[in-house]
Amino acid sequence: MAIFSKPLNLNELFRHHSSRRQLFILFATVLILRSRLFKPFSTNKSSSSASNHPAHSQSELAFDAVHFPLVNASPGLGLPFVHQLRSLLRIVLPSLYTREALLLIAHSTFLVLRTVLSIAVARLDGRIVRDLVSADGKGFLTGLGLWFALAIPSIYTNSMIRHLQSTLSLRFRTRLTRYIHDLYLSSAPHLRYYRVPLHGIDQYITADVDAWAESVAGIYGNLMKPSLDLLLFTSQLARSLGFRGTVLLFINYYVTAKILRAVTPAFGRLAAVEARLEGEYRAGVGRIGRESEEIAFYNGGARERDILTRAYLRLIKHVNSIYKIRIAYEWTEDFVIKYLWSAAGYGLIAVPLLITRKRSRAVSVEDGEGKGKRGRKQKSDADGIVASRTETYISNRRLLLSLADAGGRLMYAYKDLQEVAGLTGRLYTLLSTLHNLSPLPTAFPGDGDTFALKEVDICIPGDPFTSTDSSSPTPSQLSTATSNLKAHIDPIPPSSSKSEPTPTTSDQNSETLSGLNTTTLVRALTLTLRPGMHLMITGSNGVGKTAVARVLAGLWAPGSCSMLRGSMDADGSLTRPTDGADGRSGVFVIPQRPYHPTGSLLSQVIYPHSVSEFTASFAALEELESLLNAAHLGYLVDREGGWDAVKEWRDVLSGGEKQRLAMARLFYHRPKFAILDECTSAVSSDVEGQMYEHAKALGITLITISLRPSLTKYHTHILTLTGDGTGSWTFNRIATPRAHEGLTERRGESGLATPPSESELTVGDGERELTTEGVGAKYLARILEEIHMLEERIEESRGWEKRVRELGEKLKAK
Ligand SMILES: Nc1ncnc2c1ncn2[C@@H]1O[C@H](COP(=O)(O)OP(=O)(O)OP(=O)(O)O)[C@@H](O)[C@H]1O
Repeated sequence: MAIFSKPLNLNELFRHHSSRRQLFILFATVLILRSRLFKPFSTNKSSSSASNHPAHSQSELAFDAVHFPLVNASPGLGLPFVHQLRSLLRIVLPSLYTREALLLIAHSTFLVLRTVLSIAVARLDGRIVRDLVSADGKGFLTGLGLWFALAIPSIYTNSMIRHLQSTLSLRFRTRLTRYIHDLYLSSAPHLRYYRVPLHGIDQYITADVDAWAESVAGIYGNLMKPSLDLLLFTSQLARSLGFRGTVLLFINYYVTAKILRAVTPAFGRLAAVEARLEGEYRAGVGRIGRESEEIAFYNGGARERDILTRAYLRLIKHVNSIYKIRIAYEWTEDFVIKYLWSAAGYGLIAVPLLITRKRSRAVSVEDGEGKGKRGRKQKSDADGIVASRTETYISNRRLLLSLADAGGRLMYAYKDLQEVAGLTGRLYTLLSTLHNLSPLPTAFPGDGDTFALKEVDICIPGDPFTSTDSSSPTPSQLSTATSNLKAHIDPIPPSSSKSEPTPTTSDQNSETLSGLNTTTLVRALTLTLRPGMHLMITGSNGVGKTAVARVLAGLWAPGSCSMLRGSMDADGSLTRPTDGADGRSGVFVIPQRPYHPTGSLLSQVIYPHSVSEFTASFAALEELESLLNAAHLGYLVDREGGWDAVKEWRDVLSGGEKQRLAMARLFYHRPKFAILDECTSAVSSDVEGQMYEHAKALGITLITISLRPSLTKYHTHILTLTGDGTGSWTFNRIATPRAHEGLTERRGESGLATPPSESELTVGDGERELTTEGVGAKYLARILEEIHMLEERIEESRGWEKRVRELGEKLKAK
């Protein structure tokens, strides 16, 4: 019965009290995890309403900018990486009182538990074999029972580690995505989504954020678990191996790390390049989806396939090369970790065993064989020694195998860490670029109802990020760009002289300052528009009409070129109308290309309002129907199956319908001023006219960009961009229909155009009077045409005079 005399119990198994404490922690953690605390995400109603509100205020974002200076976002491991990772971690792990922190603590607890359980399993393994060798049946059965008892927390721990890691990754992704959404789509004055100079931004925001969150959540476990394993397994092994063995073990670690470090490729850089190429390919596919009809009209499928295939092959070539590099690395890694470590392990276990065996043999030889009674006892002691050695061997072997596994995982973690560095570099570039875009100068509100430009230059903002590498701007480019962009808004001392030298050639119209190329399209534009002063902007193609609209709408900085030249008058400024207390927006722009958001027919008309905003505004659908009628689209609701119909509106509507829908959108918003950028070019003239009249009847002041002379009659003023390369312009009042009639009558009487009266030449609020140079180009053309016609008539009359003289002479002669 001696075999049952030493039952194996948990106290014996976990020699330290701390082990029991770990078990207690395990069960406590299980209870905590079953609570609502670690539910991945609440899917209740509040989450949908929360999505309407930014998670970060503008001031919070502005404050965060200090953590994202423009530094070299190198994809390698080093101090910059630590700084960049810390900046990103601040976003995903803002404080210790967050669910993410709790998840991390739980994750860490389970990681520790797994190591503790692994040690327990190794010890138990040794004991089971020992009991087997020493024929201890009870001990063996107890060992088996414990084996199954340990299996339960072990498998639970494993699955919890995976679950917590995925939950953590999802939470990191959500935090970072919401942060980027708030920053990228922040409202004016930054307009980051419009001005960010990064290519393939969709790749950054979607795939890169996802990959980063997954890698960072994984790297914690991948680094912490094997490190912990190494630490605990080594300490356990050190007991059996003694001092010499432990030193040898550390030498083994050192040599291995040296070898692997030498053969590890730059995985970080490779991952960053892969993400960029993936982005380029993705952008190509997206472009074809967006522009499919245009491509189909041109029958450009083959060409697009060529472009897309090239992008794909570039990506695949790179991925393939990574695979090849990996093969060589993995060979070395496998050999070192699996075989070298195991061999070293065997050696380390064998040394103490062999030494002890030699010693015990020597002792037995000395003792001799004829010592009678003690012989049996010695035999039983020898059995005990064998059993004990077996136990030590099995436990150590298991620990060593786990150690080799931990070492392997640590090496993989090093590779993962490099990939995290690559992704961190990309995301840091995105965030620092977004944070360091200088805000557009804010326009003066004035009296809230006036547009006033004073000595404003309209310039094409230079693209400081143009690079042969289409991935992302380099930090130096970003730094230059930022300082240049800052120069746009830095106050510049007022110039003593108001007069600006007028360049005579278009070359002089291009300026380069600190690498920032700008082209001035319009110089010193000065005009004032009050409600009811409907302005038409005209001029030949590419002259800068839309550029003026961009400045008026606040998309481009006004007067930037003047400021760069340092000759901006302190008063040189833009005053824009503000949103009214009645909810009317100050300015609403209808661009050349119709835009259709995803959603129902209703959301097409009310954009950018949401359906909930529409419902909250107490507006009725009948009102919307009348707006559609005014845009000659009354039939649309029935045709498309009601207001809730969701379609790909870009494809469903005709070109003219899209433009009329945009006008219905304008009628719905009823802004104080509307900038219409050739937005009715596909609409018939009669419907176009009726829509213009309706807009005016709604109290909307029109600023129309158009080349259609027929639209002139709906406006009171005309701004003509001459397009002679000097940036000159003319601004004058358009004769009223009555004046037109008078003009026609006077033309009929005299055959000459009547020059504009003094009052006709007075523009805006009368601040500036037009000189002869300021007379509209159209009027000049008319004068020239009439001069030409009269010269022809004079020439003709000379011929008639000559003929009369000839006839008179003939008459006299007879
Ligand atoms: N974002 C930009 N980057 C660089 N150049 C630009 C940019 N936007 C406009 N331009 C250039 O500025 C000039 C004026 O463009 P704009 O769109 O204002 O012309 P437009 O007068 O409206 O022409 P159109 O009648 O053809 O619409 C053009 O030469 C154009 O190439």
